[in-house]
Amino acid sequence: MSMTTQQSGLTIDRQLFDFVNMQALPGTDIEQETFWSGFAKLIETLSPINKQLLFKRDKLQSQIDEYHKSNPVWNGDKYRTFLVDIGYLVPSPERVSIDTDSVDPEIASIAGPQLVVPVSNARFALNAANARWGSLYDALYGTDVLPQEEGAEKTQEYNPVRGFKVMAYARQFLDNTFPLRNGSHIESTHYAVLNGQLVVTLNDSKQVSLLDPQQFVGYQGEAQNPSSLLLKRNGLHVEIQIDPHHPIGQSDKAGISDLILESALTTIMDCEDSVAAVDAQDKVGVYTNWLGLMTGTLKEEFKKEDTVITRVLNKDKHFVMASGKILKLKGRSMMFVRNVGHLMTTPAILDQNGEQVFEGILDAVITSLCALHDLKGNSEYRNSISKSINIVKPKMHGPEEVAFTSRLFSAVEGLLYLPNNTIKMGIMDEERRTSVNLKACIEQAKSRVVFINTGFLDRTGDEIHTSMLAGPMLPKSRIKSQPWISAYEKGNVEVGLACGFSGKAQIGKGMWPMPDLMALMMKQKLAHPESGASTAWVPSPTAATLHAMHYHTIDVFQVQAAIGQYEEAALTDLLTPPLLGELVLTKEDIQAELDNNVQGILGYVVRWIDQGIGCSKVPDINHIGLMEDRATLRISSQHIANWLVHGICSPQQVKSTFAKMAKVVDGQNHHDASYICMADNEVKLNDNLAYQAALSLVFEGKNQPNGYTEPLLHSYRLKHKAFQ
Ligand SMILES: CC(=O)SCCNC(=O)CCNC(=O)[C@H](O)C(C)(C)COP(=O)(O)OP(=O)(O)OC[C@H]1O[C@@H](n2cnc3c(N)ncnc32)[C@H](O)[C@@H]1OP(=O)(O)O
Ligand SMILES: O=CC(=O)O
Ligand SMILES: [Mg+2]
Repeated sequence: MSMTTQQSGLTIDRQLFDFVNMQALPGTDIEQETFWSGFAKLIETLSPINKQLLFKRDKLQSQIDEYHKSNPVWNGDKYRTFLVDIGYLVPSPERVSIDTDSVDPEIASIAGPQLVVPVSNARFALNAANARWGSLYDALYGTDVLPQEEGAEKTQEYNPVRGFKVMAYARQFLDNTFPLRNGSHIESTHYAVLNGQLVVTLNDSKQVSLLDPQQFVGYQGEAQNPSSLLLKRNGLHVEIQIDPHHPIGQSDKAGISDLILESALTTIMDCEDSVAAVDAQDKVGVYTNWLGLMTGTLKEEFKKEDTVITRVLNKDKHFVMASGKILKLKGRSMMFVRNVGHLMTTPAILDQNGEQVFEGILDAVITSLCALHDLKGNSEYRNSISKSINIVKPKMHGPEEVAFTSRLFSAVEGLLYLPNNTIKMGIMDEERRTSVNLKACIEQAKSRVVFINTGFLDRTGDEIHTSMLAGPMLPKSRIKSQPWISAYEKGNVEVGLACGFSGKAQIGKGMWPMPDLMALMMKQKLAHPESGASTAWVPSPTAATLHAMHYHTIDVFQVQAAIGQYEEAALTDLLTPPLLGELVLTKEDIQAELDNNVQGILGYVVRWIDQGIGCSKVPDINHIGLMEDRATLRISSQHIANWLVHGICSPQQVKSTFAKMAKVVDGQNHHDASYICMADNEVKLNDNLAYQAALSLVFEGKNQPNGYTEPLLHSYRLKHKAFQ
């Protein structure tokens, strides 16, 4: 620990202490003395319970390991009975009906994309907050949604041929989303507002209105020649921007220069799996950005293509409505904050016994304290219009852990003088013990819960770890198509609906982890709203704008109304691990799987340990850039650990794959001046901390708590920082 201070029996890192006293507390009407003594009490009361919960996780895992050792042949019924006996599977409550109060409309009643961003990166975080509105033209021009056909390539200089394809796509979108009574937007030459209605002039000079005139909401500029028109479908807005003098508008018959789509309705400011925060210094960095978002003062200056850009939060938007009244729309995404889970402790504060405090407890207190500025109106902007603090809690195992989070939030409300249930809970359904007991979990947070979300990446990691000794797992790509995952995804929606989520709380789906494959995303992610999910995760603002189109196509609330009851039979599938079984893998299959996993592990870990970057785009062996974070690392490392346990590959084979792939990863990073090569020579390679961390994640993977990567990542990153 660096410089510390003693307060109320706690030993607090000076940077954190100063941040709280000088930046977070002022403006909240809470005295320093009261805060620190209340915080100390909270730690004293809750830490032993947190410890007990972790002890139970370990106990259950060792019982499951023992079961598999004594029952090498899979027997679903016996296994299920065993899980009931050890208290892993608990009775499902008959009826649960959530009654969460003061839920923000972006969560409760509008369906749309959810963006996730590492809050440690101010440039990205501001960009994400501003991603409530995104340019469809930019999203189409810059991605593979439009193929790079000859002549229509994406070029540095604006390519008008590609530009025309963008315009054509956008006109088609308008036709599909806001059809005209007669004719098509493709033929439009002028848009105007007459008597409070949108009137579109077509090529043949005919004037037509919208098939559903209610879709027109408002405009900016002159009614006869508006600069912007606001339309709405399924609760989501689209702005048609018109500027005949704009370089793009000039080449459009109606002067349309862009379509701005309401995109990231909500954003998760992530303190967890996409950030690398291992000590007080890092935690203060993360909290400073979150505080800046809540006070509206966060600002980032950076250089892009020789231009200095200053990024701040966007202001609200104003339109004249048909009635002549002014409509104000939020310029920013509604921000959640994701805290860390219950596992890790932090050196930022030592408790009364000199032990590190649980990081999840620290996060709950400090991120809520920062959000208090939003509730108190200390910002020019408003994040939660319902005066709630929306916290996403990841990696909880079962109902007791949800109950503990609720208790923690209650204690934080006491500390910050907030009304009960001000702090809302987003439950990540991403650990197996939560999926199989989901209804009971929701019951424990029935007055706080604002979302359930299938974090299928962590969930896959936990699937592998929990059944580590049941047998070797299928290759990673095949795990995705096994019955357990469809039972999990479907069950999550059905249980959420059975608990009354529709119109009250989000049912969310997981991340699109291939940030460059937007055409594929457009094909596949439609399935999320089609399945009844009111939101789904996207990795970037561009992806948010594109995915938003899916929610115009599908009315999620209508889909939800038609979804049936959760079927108990699905539990059998949910409990059946994705084992290799009779499938025989060739030597080549095995090596390809190892190459792919090791490349991903090394590519991610080297940036985590050496540069403190918690989320990276790393190419797989087919050169597709994949979003890697701690959850994807958990899958890859647990997968190899599992194959080692069952002799599918040998330790030597794994080691030589690592050595081979270190060179590949070095090559992939050659453009990065701050990158430290791992594989210049063998001695250097074995001394390299990032390389050692990557090896440990695999070779010690079997014994990591629930297969998590945090303990090893933190420990190696701290070693790296100590050398700097
Ligand atoms: C399992 C889970 O827990 S998933 C949740 C955790 N994962 C995440 O949060 C993913 C967040 N996404 C990211 O961090 C990034 O998109 C990555 C790492 C995947 C790719 O990053 P890069 O390679 O830098 O992206 P790329 O070069 O294509 O784009 C960078 C631009 O996009 C923006 N951008 C990219 N991702 C985001 C984002 N999530 N939010 C806001 N802006 C973003 C950047 O601000 C930058 O634009 P700028 O130059 O105007 O600032
Ligand atoms: O947090 C998300 C996940 O998939 O894990
Ligand atoms: Mg996760």
